[in-house]
Amino acid sequence: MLQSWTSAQVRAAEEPLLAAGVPLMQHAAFALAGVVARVLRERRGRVVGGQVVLLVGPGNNGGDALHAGAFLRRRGVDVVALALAPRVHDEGRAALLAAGGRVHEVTDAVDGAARAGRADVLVDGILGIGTRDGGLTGLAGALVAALAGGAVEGDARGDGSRGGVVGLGAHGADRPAVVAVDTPSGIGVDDGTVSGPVLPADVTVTFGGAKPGLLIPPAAHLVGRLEVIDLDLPLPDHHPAVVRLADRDAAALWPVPTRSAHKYSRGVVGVVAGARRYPGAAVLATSAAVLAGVGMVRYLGDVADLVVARRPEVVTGPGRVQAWVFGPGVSPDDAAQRRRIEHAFEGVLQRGEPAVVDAGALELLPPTVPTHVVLTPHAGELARLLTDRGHRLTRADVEREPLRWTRLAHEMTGATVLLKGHVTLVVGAGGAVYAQADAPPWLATAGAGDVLAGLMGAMLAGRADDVLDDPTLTAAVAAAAALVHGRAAHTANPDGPVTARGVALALPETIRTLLASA
Ligand SMILES: NC(=O)C1=CN([C@@H]2O[C@H](COP(=O)(O)OP(=O)(O)OC[C@H]3O[C@@H](n4cnc5c(N)ncnc54)[C@H](O)[C@@H]3O)[C@@H](O)[C@H]2O)[C@@H](O)CC1
Ligand SMILES: Nc1ncnc2c1ncn2[C@@H]1O[C@H](COP(=O)(O)OP(=O)(O)O)[C@@H](O)[C@H]1O
Ligand SMILES: [K+]
Repeated sequence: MLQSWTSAQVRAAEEPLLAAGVPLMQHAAFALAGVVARVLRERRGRVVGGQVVLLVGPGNNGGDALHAGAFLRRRGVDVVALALAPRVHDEGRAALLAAGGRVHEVTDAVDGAARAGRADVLVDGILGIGTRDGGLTGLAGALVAALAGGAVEGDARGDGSRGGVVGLGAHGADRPAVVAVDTPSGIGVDDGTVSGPVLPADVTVTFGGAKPGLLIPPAAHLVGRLEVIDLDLPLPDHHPAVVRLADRDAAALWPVPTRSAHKYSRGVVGVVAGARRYPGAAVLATSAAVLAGVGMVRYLGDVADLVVARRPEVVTGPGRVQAWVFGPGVSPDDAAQRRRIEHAFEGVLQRGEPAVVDAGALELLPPTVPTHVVLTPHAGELARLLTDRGHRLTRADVEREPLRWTRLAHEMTGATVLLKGHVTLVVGAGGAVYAQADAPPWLATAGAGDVLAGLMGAMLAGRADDVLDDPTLTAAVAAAAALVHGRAAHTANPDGPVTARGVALALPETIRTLLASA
């Protein structure tokens, strides 16, 4: 499990250590230097003689970079610090100079970018947890925009071609590797927003614990490989801001049958999905539920013949269930499916059956529901859901601030909300947040969401009693389902195209491997 903490939580945790004189910056800088040395060795075969340029901002983030530069200088690395503020960390600057490094005061962004572009490794120490709203501006903003070129995200316009500077957006061995100090500078450290130019990192070395912005898009896309340096900070372990589950966490959440299990004790999942116009969604959602290993799958809808032909294990018609899947391939104007879903929602509200609400069923959601109801919108569907509730939003608005809007949807509906995408966000009871990044982009294919819904329904049916006993469990189960879904895409075809059906067929093997690894 990867946990992350907000800037305020990290500051509060470091305070007593700093007061006791623990040299946190020295520890952080030493570890940072070690990572930079490793990157140098990967790129050029050796550390000695490597060219490192430090981008140095006004605070302690720049101090980390300067001290790391001093360590590297002593290992025979050529280190130049580009000071991007009128005043940079005094001690760090003195340490670098004493070790034989150089400090260059930058006054022109294009010239600064040209110097930076010649490095083997560029160390981004402009801003860390001291970042205020608004991202990088002024000289640092212009320099980063020039360097980042085509890879700039957010509102800023980078021009990587100016003054002969090669934008880092271009791939190639000549381009410096970028190591970000604590966070890529300019990201929203606590919410993952990107409102100005940011240098995309190859490696981010973060201190004490991860920060939410490193896990949440769009900033999460700019982090590269994440290395967490443990500083023994007394962080509140039970209250991380954002969590990313690992395989062993998902395995621990999986409903593994006991020796005395029977099909009803393992759970029955009811699936209301598909229509004559969209029969495939019913097949995919029921297949995923069957292949994820539930006690029984019960299908309700107009394409039962087709579902049973493809999945003879499925039972059709009404009956008791432990959890529901509503909505894949359902249009809200389909009167029969609408009636079935509205009727089933009564069970959800009266008997407390957990439910996955996807696609067309999102429009049939009662005003408020318990947290054991999981909504699974993509960004466009979340925009529509919130627009219907008085917040005019587009898909692009949601993509710019996914955490904010997922949180709002949870607060307004009471449901656990899972926002699908390259990073899948889940917000559940007590505001708990999960950010899973387990899927290859190949998974962005029609029907993949139907498979996720079926798979999650199976998990919820298997853990229905636990979910009702512990309201915080639903979000964890939803995050684990996203993890399994992403892993199944890798199992189906590592590094290549997948089909939704292929992902469903890969579930048994994926789950077996996951459980064996725990
Ligand atoms: N958290 C920890 O345990 C440790 C933190 N350390 C480092 O200290 C950093 C935090 O240092 P600071 O608190 O000095 O903060 P930063 O170095 O992140 O930045 C603060 C400075 O940047 C300015 N600034 C903030 N937002 C700006 C913006 N949008 N545009 C222009 N200027 C802006 C502020 O006025 C202030 O001068 C961490 O990110 C980390 O790198 C390490 O040295 C040691 C351990
Ligand atoms: N860029 C991406 N990288 C990885 N996974 C993605 C990406 N985009 C979408 N996905 C995943 O693919 C699935 C698509 O679901 P959805 O949009 O509901 O499609 P459909 O309705 O056709 O089934 C979701 O699980 C989502 O998280
Ligand atoms: K930084």
